[in-house]
Amino acid sequence: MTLTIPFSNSYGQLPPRFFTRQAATPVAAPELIAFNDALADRLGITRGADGDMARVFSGNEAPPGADPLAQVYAGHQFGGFSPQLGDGRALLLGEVEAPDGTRFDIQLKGAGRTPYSRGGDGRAWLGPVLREYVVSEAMAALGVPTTRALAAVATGETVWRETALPGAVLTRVATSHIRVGTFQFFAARRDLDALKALFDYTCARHYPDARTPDDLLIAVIDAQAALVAQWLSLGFIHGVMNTDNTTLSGETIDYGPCAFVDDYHPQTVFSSIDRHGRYAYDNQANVIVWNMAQLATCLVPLCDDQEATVERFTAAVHAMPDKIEAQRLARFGAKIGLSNPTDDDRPLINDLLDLMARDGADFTNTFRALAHGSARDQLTDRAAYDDWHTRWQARLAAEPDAHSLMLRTNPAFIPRNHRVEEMIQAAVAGDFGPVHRLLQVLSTPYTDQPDAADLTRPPAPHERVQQTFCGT
Ligand SMILES: Nc1ncnc2c1ncn2[C@@H]1O[C@H](COP(=O)(O)OP(=O)(O)OP(=O)(O)O)[C@@H](O)[C@H]1O
Ligand SMILES: [Mg+2]
Repeated sequence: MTLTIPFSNSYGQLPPRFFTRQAATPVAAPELIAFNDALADRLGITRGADGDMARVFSGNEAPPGADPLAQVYAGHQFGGFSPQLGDGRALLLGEVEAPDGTRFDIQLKGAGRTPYSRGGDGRAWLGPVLREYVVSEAMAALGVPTTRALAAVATGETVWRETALPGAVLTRVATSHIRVGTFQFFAARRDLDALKALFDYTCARHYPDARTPDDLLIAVIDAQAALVAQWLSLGFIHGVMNTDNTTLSGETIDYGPCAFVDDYHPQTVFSSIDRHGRYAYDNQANVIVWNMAQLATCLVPLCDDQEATVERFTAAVHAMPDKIEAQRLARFGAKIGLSNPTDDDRPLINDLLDLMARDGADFTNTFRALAHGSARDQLTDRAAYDDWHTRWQARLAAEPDAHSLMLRTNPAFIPRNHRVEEMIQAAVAGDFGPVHRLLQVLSTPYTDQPDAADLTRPPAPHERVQQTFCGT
């Protein structure tokens, strides 16, 4: 069987200033680490021999129909605007139309330098490639909109990140790689023709019912409000919510310094470069609103009456916090077994979170234990828990399906940071067993798996990952 990817490319038909055609830089000794058969099936891709796949997914061989290109974009990074970014180490190999009609980008991340590399080497090392592979696949299994991972290949080359590290390439799949920063690139240049082309392309690809910039803005705001509420409900911290890492599709993208909260504290920050906590757990709802304001700004020139447009867009952005809050209420309500939570249920949810924060309770295990009737064991302030439990039980009397709802919304398994770090260390030493085990267990995160009980254990003090950002 030979690897076949049924390419059907569209981004390359956009005006030339949207991208630079660019071949991948070959690597010394590509070796396949992982290939996602379930995702390949979904995309209509046929698996080939490992050696063929290693050559294609390292960039050493362009498969028939590929049209490799680096996409240009701009972006606010930690609040400061960079007018010129773009794929500095990624290449869009091409797109496929899946059997169900959905269009997907197939992208190589770490495939060598491009005109947008600035000072960078165009490469990725094994650690972040495996982190992105495992965490993005875990997010998909948890039900979160996200880019996916199709393959990981070791390059046989060394990458320098303060020290010598093994290189790798990730093959990423996304419904598109259009970012808020893609709109910002053209808006900053007052390139109205390009903005219009990008607007049309984005609507056609993601929101076929959208007719006007208002429609698109509201559709993206809704998708991002739902996404961020879902992150919050799982204790997920993205870590680098720059506007170039915020998609128009509403998929999670860029798993650089991301992590899941262990002991719950709303101000948790993981990235060592996030010195002021801009992207802390509980600031993510604020940041996404700010990012949507940047998108709104880009869309204004597409409308006629600019003053009236600014007023409408401002209203749309101002409506976003309530949308996030409504989604958050639905998500957290379900986590405590409420099928239709109302404003009256907010104190019940928030009091539990406050108690968990005071107690430093493990976020994932405490919620899972609610479903199993053992949450009391997760907390040290038992008296406070007992008070809460009494109120909760009274409310649950009206919820016959609470148990199954909680089992469906409170995962037993998340990719815990210390396990991800442990997996990376093993892989660097040549043992890929933990990668495959994590992928296997995390593919059904809502199912108790007694054989994998070790993966539910919170980190011991010496295992805690303080900084997950060590150069990607
Ligand atoms: N090693 C590198 N070489 C060249 N460019 C890089 C490198 N690392 C990051 N960049 C570029 O720096 C910018 C910001 O990096 P960031 O970490 O947000 O993205 P990334 O993780 O490379 O990619 P993505 O957002 O596509 O997941 C992007 O334009 C990215 O392409
Ligand atoms: Mg990025």
